[in-house]
Amino acid sequence: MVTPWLAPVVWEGTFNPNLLDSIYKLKNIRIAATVFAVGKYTIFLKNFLETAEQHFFVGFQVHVYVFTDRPLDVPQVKMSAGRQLTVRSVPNSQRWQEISARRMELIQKLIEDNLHSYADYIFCLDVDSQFHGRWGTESLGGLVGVIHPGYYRDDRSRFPYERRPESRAYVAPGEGDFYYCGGAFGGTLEEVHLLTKTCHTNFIDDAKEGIEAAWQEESHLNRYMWINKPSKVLSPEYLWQDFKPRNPEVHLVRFSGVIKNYAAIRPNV
Ligand SMILES: CC(=O)N[C@H]1[C@@H](OP(=O)(O)OP(=O)(O)OC[C@H]2O[C@@H](n3ccc(=O)[nH]c3=O)[C@H](O)[C@@H]2O)O[C@H](CO)[C@H](O)[C@@H]1O
Ligand SMILES: [Mn+2]
Repeated sequence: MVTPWLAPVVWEGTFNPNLLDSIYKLKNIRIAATVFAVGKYTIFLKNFLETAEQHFFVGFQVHVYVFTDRPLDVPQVKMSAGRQLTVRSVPNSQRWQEISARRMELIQKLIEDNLHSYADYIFCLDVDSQFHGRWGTESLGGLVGVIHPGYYRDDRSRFPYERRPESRAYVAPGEGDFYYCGGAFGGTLEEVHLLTKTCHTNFIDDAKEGIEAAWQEESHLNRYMWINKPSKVLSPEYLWQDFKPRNPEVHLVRFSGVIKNYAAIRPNV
């Protein structure tokens, strides 16, 4: 399955994992993953990190970057050889929208701080989630988006894009390819640097004019990926939601958002 611009759409059964792994083993690739756990969201880290050990790029060099305001709450999770974790301190915030959106700026800075010495590819993931199945070399590409599980069966007119033309995240009626997740995206350092920098700048410029896009950085990411088509698109297998029963076309849930009580864990409602 491919998009109209000939990017693969990755579903179970469309690739040979062993063949792909053998190709990328020769290249000695290094993968970075970012995950933010600010305020009470540190409770999600243990399960996220433990399941990543079981399913995320097993057998490859992986460097997980945890961004948190509570470094003492980062659990000790045993990591296999070739895998490591770095904790980066970030300030807290009283608004979840700001915590979520600020990720773009902090990922941009991480890449600028010489990440090239440590990684070739990067994936940026929500912490309130867990791995259930393989997420590996089949997901690699220049710019990689994940189709949101809540909208993949819908017509684009139903996608929750930002619809106010004043916003830099605006997507006009009739435009847009997929509705992509804010909770998982990635690609090469160069592509993700450009994405995060653009989304961050547009978010700030919107804020100066008193406008916040409907789904914060997710809206900006969707605008970005409409203009700059991803070179690989991951199916909703790569970010399902635990509260949703598995649809028949989804043979394998690889990664999913856990069920959470928003009121209990977010700083604001
Ligand atoms: C599955 C998916 O695509 N989820 C997106 C969605 O809602 P979600 O409901 O999944 O958002 P969320 O509450 O998980 O927040 C996004 C992420 O921000 C971090 N965080 C948030 C609040 C907080 O107090 N502390 C903290 O660390 C944490 O890494 C979390 O995973 O919409 C958000 C934008 O509004 C983001 O685009 C999310 O990625
Ligand atoms: Mn989430």
